[in-house]
Amino acid sequence: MNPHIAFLGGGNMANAIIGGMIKQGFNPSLLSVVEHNANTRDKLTEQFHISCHESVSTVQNVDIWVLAVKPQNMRDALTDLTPLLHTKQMLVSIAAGLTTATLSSWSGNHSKIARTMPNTPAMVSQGVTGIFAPTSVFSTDEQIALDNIFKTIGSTVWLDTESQIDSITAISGSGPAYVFYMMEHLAAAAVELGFDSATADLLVKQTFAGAVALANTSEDSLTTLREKVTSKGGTTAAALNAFSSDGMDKALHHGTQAACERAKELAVELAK
Ligand SMILES: NC(=O)C1=CN([C@@H]2O[C@H](COP(=O)(O)OP(=O)(O)OC[C@H]3O[C@@H](n4cnc5c(N)ncnc54)[C@H](OP(=O)(O)O)[C@@H]3O)[C@@H](O)[C@H]2O)C=CC1
Ligand SMILES: O=C(O)[C@@H]1CCC=N1
Repeated sequence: MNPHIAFLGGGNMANAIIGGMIKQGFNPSLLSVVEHNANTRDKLTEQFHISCHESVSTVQNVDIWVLAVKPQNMRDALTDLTPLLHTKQMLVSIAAGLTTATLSSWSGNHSKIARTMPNTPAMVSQGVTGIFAPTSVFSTDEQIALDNIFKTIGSTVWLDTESQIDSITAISGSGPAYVFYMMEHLAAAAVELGFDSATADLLVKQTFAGAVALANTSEDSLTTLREKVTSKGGTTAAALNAFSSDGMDKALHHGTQAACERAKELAVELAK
């Protein structure tokens, strides 16, 4: 039997997951959202025909609560939910930083808590979700149920340790923003080279889409694919040398480390 899944928080990421699940044929009558912003509730109802609630108290028979509020709002959100929780219900957090220990202490020592880290391409069924739901807490059937949910929105990667959630947050959770950042700058560079902005957007989007499609279908490594574009003494080599001397490679490493550190900082700051 399919589980009834309720989202606590109906913002950007919940919207992306719900959109992806429904696109893949998940029954909307088994999805609910608790969202305190009336406009957001109206939009979700109109867009997905799911049941939206102002308060947790009006949602019945939930099997899985997806905790989808900002880390900074989680404690308050769980204060409302905790009196209604029963031990068999799964709490599945998508929040950056917050540890299972903190989530448990904010939910009356609830133990069935999984951590996940999805990303916004979930909306187009191209997401990737890191999942930490250890066998010490979750049965095989429960792990399969979780995997099935996140598989509706893309690929899943199961993690052995909770700290790997911080690492995956820094790569694929935040990653779409890094890609859009690079795309924005490449489009701006195209405009500087004389293209109108519509053409610049087309060139950039199709270059990223084409490169990803090639990487996904080719036997070649990412390095070989890059080398195949880079003619000796040619234009690509000129660009890559400039990127390297401007420290773009180092910047990518520093950026992901900063994201991972921020996840760890959030965990400490918010647990106080
Ligand atoms: N955005 C992303 O790409 C990703 C986000 N995440 C995680 O997902 C979580 C949500 O992020 P995101 O969707 O971007 O955030 P949003 O702010 O877009 O969504 C959170 C929503 O929850 C509402 N809300 C806050 N408190 C409550 C409450 N007590 N009860 C009901 N609703 C409440 C907020 O309303 P209001 O705005 O009025 O406060 C808002 O609409 C975060 O923990 C984040 O770390 C994980 C992976 C990727
Ligand atoms: O920026 C954030 O904190 C969240 C987590 C990953 C993506 N967005």
